Amino acid sequence: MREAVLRLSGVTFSYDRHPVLEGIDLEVAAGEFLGLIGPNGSGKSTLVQLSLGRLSPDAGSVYLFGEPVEKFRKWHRIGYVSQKSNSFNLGFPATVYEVVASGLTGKLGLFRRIGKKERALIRDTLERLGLSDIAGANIGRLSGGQQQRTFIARALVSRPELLILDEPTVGVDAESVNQFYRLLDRLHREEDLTILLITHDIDEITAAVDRIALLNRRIRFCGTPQEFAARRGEVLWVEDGRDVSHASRVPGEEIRV
Ligand SMILES: Nc1ncnc2c1ncn2[C@@H]1O[C@H](COP(=O)(O)OP(=O)(O)OP(=O)(O)O)[C@@H](O)[C@H]1O
Repeated sequence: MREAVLRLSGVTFSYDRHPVLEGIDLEVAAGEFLGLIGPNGSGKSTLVQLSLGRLSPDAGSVYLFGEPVEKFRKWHRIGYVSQKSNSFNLGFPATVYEVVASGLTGKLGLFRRIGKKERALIRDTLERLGLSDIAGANIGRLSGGQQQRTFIARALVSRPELLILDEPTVGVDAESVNQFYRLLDRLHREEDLTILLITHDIDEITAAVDRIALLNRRIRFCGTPQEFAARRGEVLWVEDGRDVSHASRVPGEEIRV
């Protein structure tokens, strides 16, 4: 396997006394597309915040590109689209171009001006995501799909090696969701981008990802979509506070996460 871009080792985390994650071991290898799924409240966003060093684990360690996350500084190597990107920015009077350009702030430092090289990067990113024609449009006036592509462009403009997407298709229409998965597939295959995609919709991701990890406080399953399909008759998470990971269900019954 190639070098781990992200590695969580024995990670445990509680909010006050409320345990959210326990003994998490998870690796995302360079060039891999990993789908992280789990029901509401299963700790997915918390795992992302720990991976980005925004929360510290109670036990265990997080490594980014082989470095402990608390020492990691090369944030331009990571693109992150949060669950809240859409609602956060909509009231803000900014154009598509400005939103995408703001993705370079981390790389440049807040007060350095955008030069020729950066303008070329922005233009290229707009082009690749099919946003050139609407570069001057106010994001508040765009469709859900166009807004989503804008936020992804912002995350990609610094040419990250790892893209982390937290529930990116919430509030996006079905056609745009399809386009979105085609785009991710292209970035993954053609540009060797490593992707960690968080969602609670299994069916959406099985065709796109290399591996699926199912989280509910602990990692309940981690394997290929084929291995996952073979275990779809099982309940792999806690229901109503009871650990029912090993209980079996009628084969073929939908796993609802
Ligand atoms: N800042 C916080 N303070 C206290 N509890 C929190 C905080 N953030 C999340 N929680 C709780 O931690 C648990 C895990 O939340 P988290 O947001 O990580 O789950 P999730 O899998 O991302 O859920 P969803 O799919 O609904 O976004 C939930 O019970 C949630 O209520």
